[in-house]
Amino acid sequence: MEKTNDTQRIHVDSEVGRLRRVIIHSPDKGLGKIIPTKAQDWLFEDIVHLETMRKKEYDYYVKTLLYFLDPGKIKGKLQEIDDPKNNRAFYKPSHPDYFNSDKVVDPEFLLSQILDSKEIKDRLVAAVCAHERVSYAIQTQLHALPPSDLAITLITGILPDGKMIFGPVPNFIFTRDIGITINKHIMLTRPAKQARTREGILTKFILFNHPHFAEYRNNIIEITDLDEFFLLDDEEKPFKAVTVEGGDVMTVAPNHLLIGCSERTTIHAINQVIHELFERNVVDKVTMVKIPKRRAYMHIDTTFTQVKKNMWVIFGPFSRYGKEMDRRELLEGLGHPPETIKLELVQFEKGKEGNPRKFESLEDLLDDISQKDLKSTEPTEFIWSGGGEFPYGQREQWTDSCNVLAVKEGVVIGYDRNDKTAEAFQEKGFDIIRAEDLIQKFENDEIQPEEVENTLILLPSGELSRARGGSHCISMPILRDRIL
Ligand SMILES: NC(=[NH2+])NCCC[C@H](N)C(=O)O
Repeated sequence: MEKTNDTQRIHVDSEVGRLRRVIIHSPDKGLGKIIPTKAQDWLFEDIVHLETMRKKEYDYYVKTLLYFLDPGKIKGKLQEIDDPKNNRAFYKPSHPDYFNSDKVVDPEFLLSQILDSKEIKDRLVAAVCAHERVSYAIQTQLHALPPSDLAITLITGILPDGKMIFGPVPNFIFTRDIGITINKHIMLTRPAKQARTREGILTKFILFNHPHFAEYRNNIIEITDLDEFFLLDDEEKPFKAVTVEGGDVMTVAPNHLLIGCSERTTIHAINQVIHELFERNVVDKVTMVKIPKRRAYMHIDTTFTQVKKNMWVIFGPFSRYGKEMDRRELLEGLGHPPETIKLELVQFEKGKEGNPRKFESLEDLLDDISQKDLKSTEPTEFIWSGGGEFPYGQREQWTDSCNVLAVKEGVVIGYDRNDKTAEAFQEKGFDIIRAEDLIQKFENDEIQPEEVENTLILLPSGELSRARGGSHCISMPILRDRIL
């Protein structure tokens, strides 16, 4: 496998190549301000306990990623980092003791850096204030804030004195959804939900202005509304909307992109993405995976993700296997509507757009990717959410069993509450280890990150899963080693 060199900043051509750089956002204090009546509007299932979410859950994610991507920042310092007297300074982008890695990167930190420029500050404050419809007096107050305070306020909606001036963007922790790296391009997404639109503004400013992305500016792809969309009446608008969120987009192979058509990503967006990617020669194959528009599924990455070139974790009812289970139950014969969900899987190839290829089942598509695109030498295998057993498949899909992040081929991070799915990993020969234990082993030199293989790393998830996104959703990979 070709390694990427240190000067390379952006390149992702698979879901499983060794992860080198990633954008993540630690739960900010905005999450601690959600009140029950707003939880659903802000796309959370419940209010969360911020301190638990950070200290007992998310911080383990950060430490795991640092150990794999930038060990110099963490090794030998574990005790000090987590000493209560340091009050989590290591994890706070605005603190002088912040880990400040260019491999594990927080948009809050990038934001504070670009806000050093007066011109960018003027423009971004104006954009956010217009979007949030705040008064001129507040706009002036924001201008007077130093960059790191301003970055926090633009994300959380909270001024340094504690006053809330607009709502938080609690879903900013799901950095997967803000943009997608496709080879050496980044596609900015276009959130479907009002609660996530400010994330889009902040991300756009970061990507177009931060030096980290300077060489790639011409490679940033923006998806826009249809021409004269604003002239449509309100009834027509929903049918012509252009929205796409990153959880629906997967760079599965150097030549091939998957895109979900879902609650969040529309047909018109997919049409635009295909044209744009083919015109710019970014990939030569795009496959649409159309799933039911339901909160439970939201994006395709809530129903399947990749573990190895030849291995995927998937939600049974979306598969042919699910259909076989239905048949065994004789439900169809008894007149019960099949529980299996029929997906539409349509593949477009550059130059042959008029003649798309259809796949019968999700397994067929994923097998084709594993064998043909990724040239796996082993047969394709599937790990079923909840072991494919009713009702665990459904229960664990809801808490992100199908949503794992590969730090390298065969080493994935998942949530600890999905017991039956973990058993299914074990049956496929995986080691299961709690993130906390693995980090301690790294710290004690009992094992090195490079030696970890075929492992499911379990992240504590009681609070995180209330936000309905897993370790795949809380990551935006920008650099992976090449897969072929
Ligand atoms: N890539 C993902 N599946 N992201 C999950 C996002 C969850 C978030 N609460 C939302 O509803 O928007």
